[in-house]
Amino acid sequence: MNDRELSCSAGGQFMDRGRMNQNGVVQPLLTDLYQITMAYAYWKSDKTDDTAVFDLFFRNNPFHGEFTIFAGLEECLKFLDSFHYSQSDIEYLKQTLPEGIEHEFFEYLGNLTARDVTLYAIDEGTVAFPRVPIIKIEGPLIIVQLLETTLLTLVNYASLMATNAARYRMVAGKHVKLLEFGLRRAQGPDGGLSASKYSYTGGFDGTSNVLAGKLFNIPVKGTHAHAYITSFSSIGELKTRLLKHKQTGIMEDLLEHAIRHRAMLSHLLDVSTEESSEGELAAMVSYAIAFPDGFMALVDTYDVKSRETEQTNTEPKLISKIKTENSPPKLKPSTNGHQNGQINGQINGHKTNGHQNGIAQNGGKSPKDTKIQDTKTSTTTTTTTATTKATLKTTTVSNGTAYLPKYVEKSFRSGLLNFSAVALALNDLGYHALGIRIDSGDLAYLSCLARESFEKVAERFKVPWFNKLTIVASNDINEDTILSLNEQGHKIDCFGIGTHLVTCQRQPALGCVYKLVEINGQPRIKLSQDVEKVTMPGNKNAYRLYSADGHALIDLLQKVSEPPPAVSQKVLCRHPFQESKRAYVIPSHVESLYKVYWKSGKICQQLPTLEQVREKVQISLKTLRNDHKRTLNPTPYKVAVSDNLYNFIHDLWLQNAPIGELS
Ligand SMILES: Nc1ncnc2c1ncn2[C@@H]1O[C@H](COP(=O)(O)OP(=O)(O)OP(=O)(O)O)[C@@H](O)[C@H]1O
Ligand SMILES: O=P(O)(O)OC[C@H]1O[C@H](OP(=O)(O)OP(=O)(O)O)[C@H](O)[C@@H]1O
Ligand SMILES: O=C(O)c1cccnc1
Ligand SMILES: [Mg+2]
Repeated sequence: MNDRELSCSAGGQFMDRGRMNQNGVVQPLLTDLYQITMAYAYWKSDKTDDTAVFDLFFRNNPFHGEFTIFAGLEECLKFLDSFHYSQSDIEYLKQTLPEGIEHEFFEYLGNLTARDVTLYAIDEGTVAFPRVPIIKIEGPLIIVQLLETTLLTLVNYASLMATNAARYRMVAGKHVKLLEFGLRRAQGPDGGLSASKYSYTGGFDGTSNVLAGKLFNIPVKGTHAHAYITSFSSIGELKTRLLKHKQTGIMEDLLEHAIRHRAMLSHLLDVSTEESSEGELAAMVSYAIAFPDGFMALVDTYDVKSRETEQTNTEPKLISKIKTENSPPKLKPSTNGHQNGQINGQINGHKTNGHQNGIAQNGGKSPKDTKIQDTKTSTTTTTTTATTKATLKTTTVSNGTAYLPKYVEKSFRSGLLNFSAVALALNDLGYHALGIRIDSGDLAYLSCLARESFEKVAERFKVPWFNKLTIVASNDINEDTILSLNEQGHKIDCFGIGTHLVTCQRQPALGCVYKLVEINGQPRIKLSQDVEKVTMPGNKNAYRLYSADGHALIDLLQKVSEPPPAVSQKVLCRHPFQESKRAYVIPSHVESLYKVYWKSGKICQQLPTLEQVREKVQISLKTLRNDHKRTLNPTPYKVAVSDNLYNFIHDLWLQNAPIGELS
């Protein structure tokens, strides 16, 4: 696919660098109150000169996976760069903090900056693992404490989102386009913007979020909504039918071309012109006139249905269902999953080609949907649990091809007929359509049906480019849906994904924490009954050891005082808490994971562009063995400590663990 792949796309040439510098909501007061009350108590107890080291890390990988993509670093650095309480912040704190706070504390706060802080981090876009700090931050205790919540909020969702997106990319494969469509469903405006940005980092190709496009220079893409189709009910509503021929410049009647082609296509696509909607045709013609070089149409608006599924022997009685933007809330999907008992939201005022519009499907009855063996036709009807939201009924014939009840096929053919007619009309005038979007029904089956139809049209009308039309699918898609579609076989070129992606429905938070590990050169350990929650004390360095085939073998934490592991030299790697779990590793390559990103009030590394971080994600993922990346029961990646650090942790643990008394 090229730049024309979706109807509307724009570059980021309008990016406002000034405003890009810092998301306005990210400021020192974007924190928990307790950070500021602690700061006062530290200040009161004369801890202003104490120096601390904090580790920012997560304990578990999200989405039942065994890897996480680290994202959000650039925003953390921008936050440090601008860290300063304004006069109005100080005024607000004076009113808000408990009475009796000494005036000098506010003066102290008013002069604070992050100049004396040093921040080490692994590169943004790198795969990261539990317990290995992704950020290590040293500096005056009060300041590094004050940074906690904001740094966590900048890293947690960003990394979760980038990881989620990277997982979608992995299951979709590298040739399928992935578009983020989630703004409307995101956790508020800032959640929506972050989702667009970090889903791009994780491997999506673009977003429908226009502001994200402008701010982050992300490709903006989109099709159109059902409202556009349903806003037309007859061809009489077309204000103009004329379009300039691309080469000759002569105005021609696009509708006339479309109607002529529709009559010819009707037989080829096995759908009568009476079965397709005139309003839909009018809408498509008008859209094509608006975007002759970017015609991409939604083809599932009108569901033309038989009264029952094709298992009934009665002649199909056609009932069309109009999908509207403001339909009443769906009834909870029945196990059958297909519109049973749904009453359409727009019953009145829409007449198309003699269809009866908006009548309840199946009279509200739910066909039996457990496994049915039809001995006569040797078909098996199964219920596929497609997503958390819904189940979908498909029928499998003996040759293994899935097909849907006739009504769905008919409905879809109506959209396909109108689309193909308009696309051929455009072709007459020198333009190439882009493709279709399917937003309901069995996406595997319907995409195959669409591709097959396009191939027929390509051959019959000698338009080879019809074979290459883009098929976009949307509708509550998640990682499992894509896996399932892959198993079934489909012809989808592009997924538009919203809700599941941006809300990270499968795991809504990453759980990064920020723990004090050293103060004034003294290690600190936080003990817990839960061994998972015991912190790794002291100032540490992290290394990634690689095998000869280039795969990452293990991450190793050491005390900063230890020499780094060396290539081809045996290093003892120990499980941090289980004494018997240890292994010698002879690395072929050693990567020191931390770089100093912020020191003496300055960002110390050339920051990569979003594009470069996006590339880094894919490069970093390639270093992981496939068994760590697979969706089902992935192998945990090993995180170890050096022998020295192991002994240090366990000595400190014993020193700090109270000795009980039995009586
Ligand atoms: N072939 C398939 N395999 C697995 N899941 C699928 C397949 N096709 C679609 N799905 C998923 O099944 C669900 C179908 O949703 P739903 O029951 O709401 O049907 P629908 O077609 O959207 O109905 P409606 O038109 O009434 O909204 C969606 O989550 C979709 O992503
Ligand atoms: O399904 P998602 O992954 O969240 O992707 C975004 C959805 O947003 C639009 O739906 P719309 O807001 O029109 O609602 P509807 O399709 O549920 O009716 C679009 O048609 C997609 O289906
Ligand atoms: O452009 C689209 O097709 C789109 C955008 C947002 C949500 N759903 C679809
Ligand atoms: Mg939808």
